Amino acid sequence: MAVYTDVSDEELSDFLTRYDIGALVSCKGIAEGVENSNFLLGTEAGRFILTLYEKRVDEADLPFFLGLMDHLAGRGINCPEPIRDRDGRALGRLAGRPATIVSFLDGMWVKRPEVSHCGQVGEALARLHQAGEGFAIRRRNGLGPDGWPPLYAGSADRADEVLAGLGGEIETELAFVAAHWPKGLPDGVIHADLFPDNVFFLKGQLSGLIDFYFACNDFLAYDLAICLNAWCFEPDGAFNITKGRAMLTGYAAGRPLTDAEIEALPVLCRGSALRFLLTRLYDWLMTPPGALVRKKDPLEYYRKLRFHRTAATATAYGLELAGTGA
Ligand SMILES: Nc1ncnc2c1ncn2[C@@H]1O[C@H](COP(=O)(O)OP(=O)(O)OP(=O)(O)O)[C@@H](O)[C@H]1O
Ligand SMILES: N[C@@H](CCO)C(=O)O
Repeated sequence: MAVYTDVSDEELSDFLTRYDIGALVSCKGIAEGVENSNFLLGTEAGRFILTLYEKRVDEADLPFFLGLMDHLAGRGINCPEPIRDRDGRALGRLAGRPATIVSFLDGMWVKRPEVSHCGQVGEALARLHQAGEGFAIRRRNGLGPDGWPPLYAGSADRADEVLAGLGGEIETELAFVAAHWPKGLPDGVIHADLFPDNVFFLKGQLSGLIDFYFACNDFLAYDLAICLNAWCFEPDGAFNITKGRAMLTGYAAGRPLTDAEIEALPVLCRGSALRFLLTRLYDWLMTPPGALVRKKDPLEYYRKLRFHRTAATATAYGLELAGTGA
């Protein structure tokens, strides 16, 4: 459960006096999420989300994340909007942690995404990429290819505890992506974690995007690869090409993919599967027993990685390549 920091009613009521959102009516810790402490606030003005940033979020990155949500909301993306206090500040301090209040979004995330959800996520991702243009602050992707070897170093000597031979497989994969990672693809602001639990739907229609705390500047098609991984595999581990096609078609309708992006899709998918394998592996091995965090299965991403190794071209993901008749 993701409430790491307790906040007393007194502290919270006092904090709220700095904002124009009325007095506190209710406050409930939100169990979902793993990175930060989140609370659903009820005030005289309605519902809001209070986030206390825990230590995995670098405070220096907060102006990027909060500024980005402002920028995207101003360009029609339905994402949380930081609420400013009377002095115009979106970032405050509560219970010893950096804290923000953002607008509440209606909707629910889907546990079993269907083809139509995948298509809508593709469309929304293209809109997000376009809306991100012109955002002035930059943030490098610390969880990009340069970050993977040091991340792996933190769990290398224990990887085989999770699966015999896993360490060797990861090393082979790190060498592969280092040698084949594309250069010069269109880049911009990416969400970098647009998993089903970060996308809300209302009556089957995509209604909002949340959790911008991995957002950064990177290849736009890498974000699409992250979504193919997160949305288009079945619980039995099989890639669902119909979902992949829906997502890619939805995306390309908003922002056509370049030939170089299409060619790079298999390696981008491989790299993004490796990224989530590595962060999950680290958390799996390093989270102390009894911690409140629910650990995610690293091997789910190892299995996805193995699928991507068999993908020779983007047709494996459902993209119809011009001139191939595929
Ligand atoms: N603006 C919002 N409107 C409505 N609900 C929200 C909003 N922001 C967060 N939530 C709720 O809080 C939960 C956790 O939020 P979030 O995903 O941002 O947390 P996190 O700790 O960064 O988690 P993780 O990185 O693991 O996804 C969400 O699943 C959702 O239920
Ligand atoms: N989406 C990530 C968790 C971090 O938000 C995962 O599934 O590994």
